[in-house]
Amino acid sequence: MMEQPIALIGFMGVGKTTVGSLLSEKLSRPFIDVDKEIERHHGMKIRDMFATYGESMFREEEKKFITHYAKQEGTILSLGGGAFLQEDIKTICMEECLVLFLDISWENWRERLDELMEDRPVLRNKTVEEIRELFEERKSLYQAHHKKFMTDGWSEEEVADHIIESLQLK
Ligand SMILES: Nc1ncnc2c1ncn2[C@@H]1O[C@H](COP(=O)(O)OP(=O)(O)O)[C@@H](O)[C@H]1O
Ligand SMILES: O=C(O)C1=C[C@@H](OP(=O)(O)O)[C@@H](O)[C@H](O)C1
Ligand SMILES: [Mg+2]
Repeated sequence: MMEQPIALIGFMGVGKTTVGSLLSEKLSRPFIDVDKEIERHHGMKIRDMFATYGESMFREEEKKFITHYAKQEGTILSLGGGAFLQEDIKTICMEECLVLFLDISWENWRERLDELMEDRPVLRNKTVEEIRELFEERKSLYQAHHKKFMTDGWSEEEVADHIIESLQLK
Protein backbone atom coordinates (compact mmCIF):
# COMPACT_ATOMS: atom_id res chain seq x y z
CA MET A 1 0.00 0.00 0.00
CA MET A 2 1.30 3.47 -0.88
CA GLU A 3 1.54 5.64 2.21
CA GLN A 4 1.83 9.37 1.82
CA PRO A 5 4.59 10.90 3.95
CA ILE A 6 3.41 12.90 6.96
CA ALA A 7 5.11 16.22 7.78
CA LEU A 8 4.71 17.77 11.23
CA ILE A 9 4.93 21.54 11.43
CA GLY A 10 4.43 24.11 14.20
CA PHE A 11 6.33 26.40 16.53
CA MET A 12 9.55 25.37 18.30
CA GLY A 13 8.83 23.14 21.27
CA VAL A 14 5.25 22.27 20.36
CA GLY A 15 6.24 18.60 20.18
CA LYS A 16 7.02 17.83 16.51
CA THR A 17 10.07 15.71 17.31
CA THR A 18 8.49 13.84 20.21
CA VAL A 19 5.13 13.23 18.56
CA GLY A 20 6.79 12.31 15.24
CA SER A 21 8.87 9.68 16.97
CA LEU A 22 5.80 8.26 18.73
CA LEU A 23 3.83 8.16 15.47
CA SER A 24 6.69 6.32 13.83
CA GLU A 25 6.76 3.68 16.59
CA LYS A 26 3.01 3.28 16.75
CA LEU A 27 2.60 3.02 12.99
CA SER A 28 5.87 1.19 12.24
CA ARG A 29 6.81 3.83 9.73
CA PRO A 30 10.27 5.38 9.18
CA PHE A 31 11.00 8.51 11.20
CA ILE A 32 13.09 11.46 10.09
CA ASP A 33 13.69 14.44 12.33
CA VAL A 34 15.19 16.92 9.89
CA ASP A 35 17.19 18.78 12.55
CA LYS A 36 18.71 15.55 13.87
CA GLU A 37 19.63 14.43 10.34
CA ILE A 38 21.38 17.73 9.70
CA GLU A 39 23.21 17.50 13.02
CA ARG A 40 24.31 13.95 12.26
CA HIS A 41 25.42 14.77 8.74
CA HIS A 42 27.57 17.67 9.90
CA GLY A 43 28.61 16.13 13.23
CA MET A 44 27.57 19.36 14.88
CA LYS A 45 24.72 20.74 16.96
CA ILE A 46 22.40 23.21 15.25
CA ARG A 47 23.23 25.89 17.78
CA ASP A 48 26.93 25.54 16.87
CA MET A 49 26.08 25.59 13.17
CA PHE A 50 24.25 28.89 13.68
CA ALA A 51 27.20 30.29 15.65
CA THR A 52 29.90 29.10 13.25
CA TYR A 53 28.33 29.36 9.80
CA GLY A 54 25.25 31.47 10.37
CA GLU A 55 21.55 30.78 10.00
CA SER A 56 21.55 30.94 6.19
CA MET A 57 23.79 27.89 5.94
CA PHE A 58 21.44 25.96 8.20
CA ARG A 59 18.43 27.04 6.09
CA GLU A 60 20.12 25.78 2.90
CA GLU A 61 20.75 22.43 4.53
CA GLU A 62 17.20 22.34 5.80
CA LYS A 63 15.89 22.83 2.27
CA LYS A 64 18.15 20.11 0.85
CA PHE A 65 17.16 17.53 3.44
CA ILE A 66 13.44 18.27 3.33
CA THR A 67 13.38 18.22 -0.46
CA HIS A 68 14.81 14.72 -0.28
CA TYR A 69 12.77 13.28 2.56
CA ALA A 70 9.40 14.80 1.66
CA LYS A 71 9.26 12.35 -1.25
CA GLN A 72 10.04 9.19 0.72
CA GLU A 73 6.99 7.00 0.89
CA GLY A 74 5.61 6.34 4.36
CA THR A 75 8.01 8.61 6.21
CA ILE A 76 7.02 10.55 9.29
CA LEU A 77 8.92 13.80 8.96
CA SER A 78 9.38 16.25 11.85
CA LEU A 79 10.38 19.63 10.49
CA GLY A 80 12.02 22.50 12.34
CA GLY A 81 9.69 25.33 13.33
CA GLY A 82 11.29 27.70 10.81
CA ALA A 83 11.20 25.39 7.79
CA PHE A 84 8.08 27.00 6.31
CA LEU A 85 9.88 30.36 6.18
CA GLN A 86 11.08 29.02 2.82
CA GLU A 87 8.38 29.00 0.17
CA ASP A 88 10.07 26.12 -1.66
CA ILE A 89 9.83 23.93 1.41
CA LYS A 90 6.22 24.88 1.98
CA THR A 91 5.32 24.09 -1.61
CA ILE A 92 7.06 20.75 -1.74
CA CYS A 93 5.61 19.61 1.59
CA MET A 94 2.08 20.67 0.67
CA GLU A 95 2.40 18.75 -2.60
CA GLU A 96 4.09 15.61 -1.39
CA CYS A 97 3.04 15.19 2.24
CA LEU A 98 0.08 15.23 4.52
CA VAL A 99 1.02 18.35 6.49
CA LEU A 100 -0.11 18.32 10.13
CA PHE A 101 0.10 21.54 12.12
CA LEU A 102 0.63 21.03 15.84
CA ASP A 103 -0.71 24.09 17.61
CA ILE A 104 -0.35 25.32 21.20
CA SER A 105 -1.52 28.39 23.09
CA TRP A 106 1.03 30.97 24.22
CA GLU A 107 0.14 30.29 27.88
CA ASN A 108 0.96 26.60 27.60
CA TRP A 109 4.00 27.18 25.45
CA ARG A 110 5.39 29.77 27.88
CA GLU A 111 5.78 27.06 30.53
CA ARG A 112 8.29 25.25 28.28
CA LEU A 113 10.40 28.26 27.45
CA ASP A 114 13.24 27.76 29.96
CA GLU A 115 13.77 24.18 28.94
CA LEU A 116 13.77 25.05 25.21
CA MET A 117 16.21 27.94 25.34
CA GLU A 118 19.47 26.00 25.39
CA ASP A 119 19.11 24.17 22.08
CA ARG A 120 17.17 26.77 20.11
CA PRO A 121 19.45 29.50 18.81
CA VAL A 122 16.46 31.44 17.45
CA LEU A 123 15.17 31.96 21.00
CA ARG A 124 18.48 32.98 22.48
CA ASN A 125 19.19 36.60 23.36
CA LYS A 126 15.53 37.49 23.04
CA THR A 127 13.25 38.87 25.72
CA VAL A 128 10.03 37.05 26.51
CA GLU A 129 8.18 39.85 24.75
CA GLU A 130 10.25 39.38 21.60
CA ILE A 131 9.68 35.65 21.74
CA ARG A 132 5.97 36.24 22.04
CA GLU A 133 6.09 38.43 18.93
CA LEU A 134 7.90 35.67 17.07
CA PHE A 135 5.30 33.17 18.30
CA GLU A 136 2.52 35.35 16.87
CA GLU A 137 4.38 36.12 13.63
CA ARG A 138 5.13 32.48 12.92
CA LYS A 139 1.45 31.56 13.07
CA SER A 140 0.97 32.80 9.52
CA LEU A 141 3.54 30.28 8.25
CA TYR A 142 1.59 27.40 9.63
CA GLN A 143 -1.60 28.36 7.85
CA ALA A 144 -0.34 26.12 5.07
CA HIS A 145 -1.38 22.71 6.38
CA HIS A 146 -3.83 19.93 5.69
CA LYS A 147 -4.96 19.36 9.25
CA LYS A 148 -4.45 21.12 12.56
CA PHE A 149 -4.21 19.56 16.00
CA MET A 150 -4.46 21.71 19.11
CA THR A 151 -2.21 20.10 21.72
CA ASP A 152 -3.14 22.12 24.83
CA GLY A 153 -3.70 19.88 27.82
CA TRP A 154 -2.63 16.70 26.03
CA SER A 155 0.41 14.59 26.71
CA GLU A 156 2.74 13.68 23.82
CA GLU A 157 1.23 10.20 23.79
CA GLU A 158 -2.31 11.56 23.67
CA VAL A 159 -1.46 13.85 20.78
CA ALA A 160 -0.01 10.94 18.79
CA ASP A 161 -2.99 8.68 19.57
CA HIS A 162 -5.43 11.41 18.63
CA ILE A 163 -3.72 11.97 15.28
CA ILE A 164 -3.81 8.24 14.52
CA GLU A 165 -7.45 7.96 15.47
CA SER A 166 -8.67 11.08 13.74
CA LEU A 167 -6.86 10.29 10.50
CA GLN A 168 -7.68 6.59 10.78
CA LEU A 169 -4.04 5.72 10.20
CA LYS A 170 -4.36 2.31 11.79
N1 LIG B 1 2.08 17.43 24.54
C1 LIG B 1 3.14 17.73 25.33
N2 LIG B 1 2.97 17.92 26.65
C2 LIG B 1 4.02 18.25 27.45
N3 LIG B 1 5.29 18.39 27.03
C3 LIG B 1 5.52 18.20 25.73
C4 LIG B 1 4.48 17.87 24.80
N4 LIG B 1 5.01 17.75 23.56
C5 LIG B 1 6.33 17.99 23.72
N5 LIG B 1 6.64 18.26 24.99
C6 LIG B 1 7.98 18.57 25.54
O1 LIG B 1 8.41 19.80 24.96
C7 LIG B 1 9.79 19.74 24.65
C8 LIG B 1 9.98 20.04 23.16
O2 LIG B 1 9.46 18.97 22.40
P1 LIG B 1 9.97 18.66 20.93
O3 LIG B 1 9.33 17.38 20.51
O4 LIG B 1 11.46 18.71 20.87
O5 LIG B 1 9.36 19.89 20.12
P2 LIG B 1 9.70 20.45 18.67
O6 LIG B 1 10.32 19.34 17.88
O7 LIG B 1 8.38 20.86 18.15
O8 LIG B 1 10.63 21.58 18.89
C9 LIG B 1 10.27 18.34 25.05
O9 LIG B 1 10.85 18.41 26.33
C10 LIG B 1 9.00 17.53 25.09
O10 LIG B 1 9.09 16.46 26.01
O1 LIG C 1 11.94 27.70 14.43
C1 LIG C 1 13.14 27.71 14.03
O2 LIG C 1 13.59 28.65 13.34
C2 LIG C 1 14.01 26.56 14.39
C3 LIG C 1 13.44 25.46 15.00
C4 LIG C 1 14.23 24.29 15.45
O3 LIG C 1 13.44 23.11 15.39
P1 LIG C 1 12.23 22.76 16.40
O4 LIG C 1 11.02 23.47 15.89
O5 LIG C 1 12.10 21.28 16.31
O6 LIG C 1 12.63 23.22 17.74
C5 LIG C 1 15.49 24.13 14.60
O7 LIG C 1 15.14 23.78 13.28
C6 LIG C 1 16.27 25.42 14.57
O8 LIG C 1 16.74 25.65 15.88
C7 LIG C 1 15.47 26.62 14.06
MG1 LIG D 1 12.12 19.29 16.79
